[in-house]
Amino acid sequence: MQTHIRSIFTTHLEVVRRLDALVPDIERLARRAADCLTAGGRIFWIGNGGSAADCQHLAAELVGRYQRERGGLASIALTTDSSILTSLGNDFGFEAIFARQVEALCHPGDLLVALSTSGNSANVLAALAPAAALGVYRVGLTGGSGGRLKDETDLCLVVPSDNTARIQEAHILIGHLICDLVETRLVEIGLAGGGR
Ligand SMILES: O=C(CO)[C@@H](O)[C@H](O)[C@H](O)[C@H](O)COP(=O)(O)O
Ligand SMILES: [Zn+2]
Repeated sequence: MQTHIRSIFTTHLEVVRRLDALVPDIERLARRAADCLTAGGRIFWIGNGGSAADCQHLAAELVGRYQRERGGLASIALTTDSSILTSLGNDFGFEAIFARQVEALCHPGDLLVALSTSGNSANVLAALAPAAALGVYRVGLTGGSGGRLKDETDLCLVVPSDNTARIQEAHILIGHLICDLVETRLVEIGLAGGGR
C-alpha cells in the first residue's frame, strides 16, 4: 500500500512540475478575472462531480476570503441550487442545466470558468454558445487532449495528465492561484475594500 501511496505522490508532483508550461496562461487568466471584477463583472463557474465541488469552493474563496482581509468579490457557482438544477434537468434535460442558467444570469463582460477533466461533458459544452452570444469571456480548465472544451473557449488551460484525479488536483491548485492573484491585485488597486 505504501508503494502505491508514494507512486501517487510522485505522479501528482510530476503533473505539478509540468504546470510550469501553463504559467503564462495562468497569469493571463488572473489578469482577465481581475479586470472583469474591476469593471463590475462576475465570475461564474460550471462543472460536474468533483469539479462541481471545485466550482463552489472557488466561488466561496472570492465571495468570502482567500487569504487577505477585503470586501466580497462577485462570483457564482452554477452547481449549487438544487431546485434550479432539478427543474432544468427534469424539464429541459441534463444538458441544459448550465446553459439555461448562463442565459438567465450572465451579462456582457462576465467571465465563465468551465471545469471538465475530459473537456467533453455535454452540459458544460452546451453552456459555451449562450455565453459567447452574451459577450461572456469563456475559460476552460481541462486535461488530457483538452477535448472539445479546448476549441470552444477563449482561453483553455489543459493540465498535462490523463488521470481524472490528478487533473482535478491541478485544477484546484490553479483555482487557488487565481484567487490569490486576483485578491492581491484588487487589494493593491484599492478595489476590494468592502462595500460597493
Ligand atoms: O471527482 C470525480 C473523479 O475524481 C468525479 O466525480 C468526476 O468529477 C465525475 O465523474 C464527472 O462527471 C467527470 O466529468 P468531466 O470532468 O469529464 O467533465
Ligand atoms: Zn474527484
